[in-house]
Amino acid sequence: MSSASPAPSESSASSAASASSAQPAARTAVQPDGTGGDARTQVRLRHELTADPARLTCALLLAVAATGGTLALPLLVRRIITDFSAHRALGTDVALMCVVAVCGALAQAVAGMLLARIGERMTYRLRTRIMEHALRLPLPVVRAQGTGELTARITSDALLLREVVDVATQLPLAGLTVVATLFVMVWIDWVLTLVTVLALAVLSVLVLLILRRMKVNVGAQQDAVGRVAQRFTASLEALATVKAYRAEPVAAAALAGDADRLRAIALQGGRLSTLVPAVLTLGNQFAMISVILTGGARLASGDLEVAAFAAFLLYLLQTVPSVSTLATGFGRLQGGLAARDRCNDLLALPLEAGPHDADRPVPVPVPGAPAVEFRSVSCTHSGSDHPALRDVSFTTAPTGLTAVVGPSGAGKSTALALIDRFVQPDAGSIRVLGHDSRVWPLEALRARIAYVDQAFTLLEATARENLQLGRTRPASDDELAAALAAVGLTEDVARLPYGLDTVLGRASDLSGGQRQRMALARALLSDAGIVLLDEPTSQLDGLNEQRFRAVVDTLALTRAVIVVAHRLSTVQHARHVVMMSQGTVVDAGEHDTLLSRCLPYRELVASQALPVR
Ligand SMILES: Nc1ncnc2c1ncn2[C@@H]1O[C@H](COP(=O)(O)OP(=O)(O)OP(=O)(O)O)[C@@H](O)[C@H]1O
Repeated sequence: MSSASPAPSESSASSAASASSAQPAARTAVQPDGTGGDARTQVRLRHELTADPARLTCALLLAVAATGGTLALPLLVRRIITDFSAHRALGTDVALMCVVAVCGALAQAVAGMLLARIGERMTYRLRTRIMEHALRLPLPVVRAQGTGELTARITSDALLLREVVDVATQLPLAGLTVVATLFVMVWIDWVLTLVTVLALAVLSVLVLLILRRMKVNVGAQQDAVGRVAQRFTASLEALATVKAYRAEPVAAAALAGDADRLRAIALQGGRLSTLVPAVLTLGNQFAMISVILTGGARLASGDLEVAAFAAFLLYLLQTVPSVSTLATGFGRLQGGLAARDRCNDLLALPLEAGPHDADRPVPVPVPGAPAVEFRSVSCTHSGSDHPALRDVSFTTAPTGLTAVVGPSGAGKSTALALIDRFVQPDAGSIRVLGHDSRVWPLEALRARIAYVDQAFTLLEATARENLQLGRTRPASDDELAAALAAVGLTEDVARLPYGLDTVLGRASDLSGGQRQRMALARALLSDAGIVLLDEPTSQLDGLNEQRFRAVVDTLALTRAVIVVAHRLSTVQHARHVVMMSQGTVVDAGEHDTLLSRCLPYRELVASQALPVR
């Protein structure tokens, strides 16, 4: 068989393809061929927070103004006490105090609204980036991650990350408040300030020790949330089977096990987080007792005035919420950082197509070249210890019907998945329209191929949108009607509540056979020159199977149609039959030729009670 390397005449992209084909074969089978994990795709909190600098600056300035107002209040109290003792008028002092209090509250409210907007925009950007990245991951990677796990990144992880916005602005302000308060306290009485600082230092060390453990715990909690979401999603997807086998208790017990593990981890986290306010209260009480004892002694010795002591106590009371904000804020920040790490783990997974894949030149199909050609292809699915395909070679004509047949597990679906580059070969090459499939930019390759999978998947979208998936230009109503008529779906679609504009899935779902025919109509409407059909007749009745044959024959007049079929009656008229078994091609040729020379094919035909001669 010829080499896996593309011909020298092919574009520079081919050298990249050759390079990738030269990689060690072991686990490259279903590894992505794109690059990923680009530092630019990672969530960088500072970058995210400063994405709207004008709004952030406004919010910070307003928050600083609100903090300034709070800081000024005890000084005004001191002035009122002094004026009160001196029997001076208090009108101006009280008015000033009211103005400072109202302006401070207003500034705080507006700053909060601006921060909410910044936070929600950041979460929106993050969610859309994660969802788009997940959609562009290689299929085997998505399967390995699990849909529930991936969903948890845009739900609970995104919410934890959202908190970082509030915290990231609260922390510097709380720090500023504490430092500024300490400066004023030093100005009032440095001895009392020293006592306060010593108490706060002991408190900080204890809180930091707790926070370090909290970050680890939040990471573990998010992983556990992901596992519960994953198992729950999988159970709901298999709900009919679960119900049919009365497996609700088994499924519920497994879910309860996961939920219990989550509970245990969350309980540890809960204990750690309740320790923080307890330590804070204790520390503040020690600071207060020390200050009152020292202040009392200094009052008695005449080193401190009553008004100054009252102001000092007010400042001390004011530092309590700021210190508390610092401690709980650092706790929430740990949660946000753990969520960021989980999001970055996902964003680091390499995409199917590299960043410059779309910039590569699109090859021009070679006139007369086979639509698809397998050259000594081997492929092992990730997680499997045996190859699904071994040294497979076959060719399909530019137009006409090719049937891929063989017993279950022979590797037929894997062969189709390789053509669409859902998985990568360990060795060998697949050529599409005369070029190594890796030379094609992924989008351009898939635009040439219509694929009907075994599940006849429909998106949760209208029937019209489902039919037009992958089309470069919208289909006219006449084209849609013709495609529906060809697969015998005209009346079924007319019966839907809103006809073609009915959203499929959920309430308005279709039967298995109807879905199958919708998927076939979609292939019919596509602009693709190669049509891959995986088990397209498994749920069709006799009449619809006949219709299917007619549709496929029409398609095969102008396109290359490759059909994986168990029911040989639907493909025995194929111009070309590829007989596979245990990951290899046993024989290939016309139906009659194979009948005469290929025993496994004869046995397959005989097993379906079809005439062998
Ligand atoms: N996602 C996967 N992960 C691991 N192994 C897989 C995966 N998909 C298929 N395989 C294995 O690869 C081999 C070929 O499977 P494939 O689905 O290609 O066979 P098939 O001929 O299409 O079978 P069937 O007619 O039953 O659909 C089988 O041994 C199967 O267990």
